[in-house]
Amino acid sequence: MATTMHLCGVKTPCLGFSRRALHGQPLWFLQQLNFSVSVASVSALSRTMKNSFRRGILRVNCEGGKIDVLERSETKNQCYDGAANELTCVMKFGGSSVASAERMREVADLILSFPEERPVIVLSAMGKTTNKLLLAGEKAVSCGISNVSDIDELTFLKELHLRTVDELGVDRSTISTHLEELEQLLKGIAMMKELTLRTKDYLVSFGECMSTRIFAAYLNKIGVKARQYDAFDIGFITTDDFTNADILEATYPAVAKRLHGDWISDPAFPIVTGFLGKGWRSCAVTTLGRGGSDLTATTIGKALGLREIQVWKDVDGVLTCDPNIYSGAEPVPYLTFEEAAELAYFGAQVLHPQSMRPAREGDIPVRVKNSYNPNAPGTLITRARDMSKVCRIRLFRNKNHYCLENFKQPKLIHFQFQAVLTSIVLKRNVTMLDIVSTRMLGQFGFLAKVFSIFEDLGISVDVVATSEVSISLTLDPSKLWSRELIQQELDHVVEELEKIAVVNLLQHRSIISLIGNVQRSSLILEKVFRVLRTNGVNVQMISQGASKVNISLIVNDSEAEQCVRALHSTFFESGLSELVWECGSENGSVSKMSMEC
Ligand SMILES: Nc1ncnc2c1ncn2[C@@H]1O[C@H](COP(=O)(O)OP(=O)(O)O)[C@@H](O)[C@H]1O
Ligand SMILES: N[C@@H](CC(=O)OP(=O)(O)O)C(=O)O
Repeated sequence: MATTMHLCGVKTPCLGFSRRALHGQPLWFLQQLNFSVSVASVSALSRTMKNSFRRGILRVNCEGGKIDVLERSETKNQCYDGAANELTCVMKFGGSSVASAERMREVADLILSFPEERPVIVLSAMGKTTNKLLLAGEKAVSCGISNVSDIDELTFLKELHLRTVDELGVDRSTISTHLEELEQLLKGIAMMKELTLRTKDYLVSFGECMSTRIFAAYLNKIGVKARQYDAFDIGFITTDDFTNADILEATYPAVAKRLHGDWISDPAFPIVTGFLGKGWRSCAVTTLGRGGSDLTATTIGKALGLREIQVWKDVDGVLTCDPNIYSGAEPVPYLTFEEAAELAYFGAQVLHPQSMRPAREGDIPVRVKNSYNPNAPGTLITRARDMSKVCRIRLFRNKNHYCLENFKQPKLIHFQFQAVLTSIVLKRNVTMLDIVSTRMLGQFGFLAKVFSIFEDLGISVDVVATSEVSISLTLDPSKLWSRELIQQELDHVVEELEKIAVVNLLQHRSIISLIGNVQRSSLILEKVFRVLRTNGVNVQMISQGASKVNISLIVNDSEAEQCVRALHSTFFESGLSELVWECGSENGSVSKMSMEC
């Protein structure tokens, strides 16, 4: 009978599984199971399923026209039980989402397309404004005061912001003071002939200060009540580490008090500058590191205990790898906070490395969405990714076949797709140190001595592999040191280490991080080494962190992109995943099986 969904794959390995498997999509699984159904009906099946997914029910049309309803179970939206008129979520829009007047209009429409939400809106600077401001600052250092007005980047930024206010029909006075002050600041830099980290932060703050003012004015113009906030004025208290400041605990109650208080007394959508804070000692403007608006968003989410934090990007969510390395990268539907944090820390530009911390502490789901393609489901980041909830199907057993029809013994089967990997991340230009003790085996305290040197020099280490007498580790100079100091700092580190060890400094290395189910590390490593050997690449160091979601490999910079593409093809395009299923009668014994496929 054609309606039967034969689960022949239960006994025999299935071939040619689609990459959707990796993300635990029931759709994929049923397509695979349904291989006894014709190709035409498989695609009809997928369309029906896709639409049904949105409604929370999975209806399967099989060849014979019979319809079965499968129970769909996925991460449920948590129910917001705050007061009916309280702020509900954070919506953060990055530079690409607010790059022009047209994009700002689209973002406004997007926000208004969620009438049930009362969002706090966090904005980055328009487009590439931050880069342009930094470049303008560097030029100002050497161009002389009289030439500041002619700096190309300043002209560009003035035109961009004035054109945007004009096109949106808001008053130029919204930003004219900021544009004047920006030019004054650049003249000051030209006069001083120096650009300190503190001044850099003040300089780039103009980007967010202007984008939020323009957007708030536009919302008010179209009749949506909005109020602009500079983060440094509403309680974002940070360390004084200019260009890379950390948010201090005092921020949470202060921000909650201000935003909540204003909302209760006079409701208006808060439009908050991303990326910025106020140093607790200096009281000067600080920034949270490049891409820091994500962290602003999650901090607000935690401070107000909101239902969800949405970060709207220019890609369909977190992807299986950097789309600039491989354009076929696919969205990852679910991640845990831990996986997302590793991924961000190890170089995925899509999220700020620290941004998961407040969300994890507040247990607030983060949704990464595409402002250019709002209908794409995006990536949902939560505390746990319960793969067993992916697909639960009531099936009936007929000898060795399972089917949707009632033959004899009912069985409830839980299918889990234990995705082997969720994504591959590349961090370039890292420095590696091979440190070998000059003492004999059996000497204790070697590791402690090495790490105390790093502690004394205030240098943090990324990836480590050790034996009793040797350590290999990587450093990330771009994050830790100002550019001018790199070589000097490195020489100093080596000099200190050479007092106790033989040191080999290796530069231009890349860390390839494999984020996913590290419990399957044997399977992952078997595949990885096969791929790398085929590509003639030697791994120089390997490390599996305690987080259990990351395996890191060190290779030469020059080979890294080729490796990522080859690994992506193996893990995501040939459908490598592990299928685990449990079956048994509803009240009887349960047996568990698994299969690499
Ligand atoms: N694994 C990844 N998933 C998604 N995007 C990635 C990944 N790695 C790098 N990217 C890059 O990150 C960009 C989005 O991050 P970002 O530019 O900071 O967004 P926004 O400015 O909108 O906040 C994407 O356009 C993409 O080029
Ligand atoms: N404008 C800042 C902060 C930021 O978060 O930007 P974006 O969201 O566009 O990555 C930067 O460029 O770093």
